[in-house]
Amino acid sequence: MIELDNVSKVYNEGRVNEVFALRDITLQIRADQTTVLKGPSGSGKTTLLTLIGCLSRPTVGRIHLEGKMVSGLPEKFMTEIRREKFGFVFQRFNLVRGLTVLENVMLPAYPLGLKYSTLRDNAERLLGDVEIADKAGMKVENLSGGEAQRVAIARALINNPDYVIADEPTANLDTRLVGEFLKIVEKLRTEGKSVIITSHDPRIWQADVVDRVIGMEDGRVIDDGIAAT
Ligand SMILES: Nc1ncnc2c1ncn2[C@@H]1O[C@H](COP(=O)(O)OP(=O)(O)OP(=O)(O)O)[C@@H](O)[C@H]1O
Repeated sequence: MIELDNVSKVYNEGRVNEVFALRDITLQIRADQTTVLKGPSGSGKTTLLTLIGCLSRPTVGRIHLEGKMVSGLPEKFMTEIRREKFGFVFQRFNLVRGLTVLENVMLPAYPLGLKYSTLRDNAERLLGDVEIADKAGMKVENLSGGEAQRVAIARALINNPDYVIADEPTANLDTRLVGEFLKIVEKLRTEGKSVIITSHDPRIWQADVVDRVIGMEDGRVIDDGIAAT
């Protein structure tokens, strides 16, 4: 469970270009649900996602992860928490050019100090799960958009995270690939993982696998469809 209590985020505080990106948000994200953040451009979805994923700190308010306050921790501990608890899929997938698919998937696990062969086996299994094992040796710059998305998902899962954070993961993908993405989300949900997605895409909000849609506007939560379960 991730709990945000009266969280606000201000960029460039006190300067002429000050932006109130989030205003007094209180919400809980359950560990076993798929949550979508939706809302117009600039409403604060990505900012909220970065706070949930311990990628940034709130200006005001507190964040607890599994009962432990994380919002005031030094960067070193935030980095450890991100590595242990979270997997990230970014909009442009942020794969490292010049490296192969397999090397990209293994990358976030190097700091954990696992044996190379164990790590490689894990990465190969995940590439199999997202049905792209045949591209393991290919340089990532040669992948199609849908393939890059699947590699990004495999990379997000390499450290077996409890929470998978995805920022606009289906932007520019066709309907078939959105369907593939939702199948992967379904599988993660079955495994008890929490998936938190920002999306402009109605195909995502309306998907059966989504338990909760949080509507945002102007830095506030304006609508919260919590699942009955
Ligand atoms: N690093 C930053 N520095 C200054 N302002 C920022 C920064 N990041 C975001 N903002 C501003 O904060 C507000 C919320 O931005 P955010 O990216 O969270 O919205 P969003 O709902 O994810 O938008 P989009 O759908 O376009 O990605 C916007 O006004 C944006 O310009």
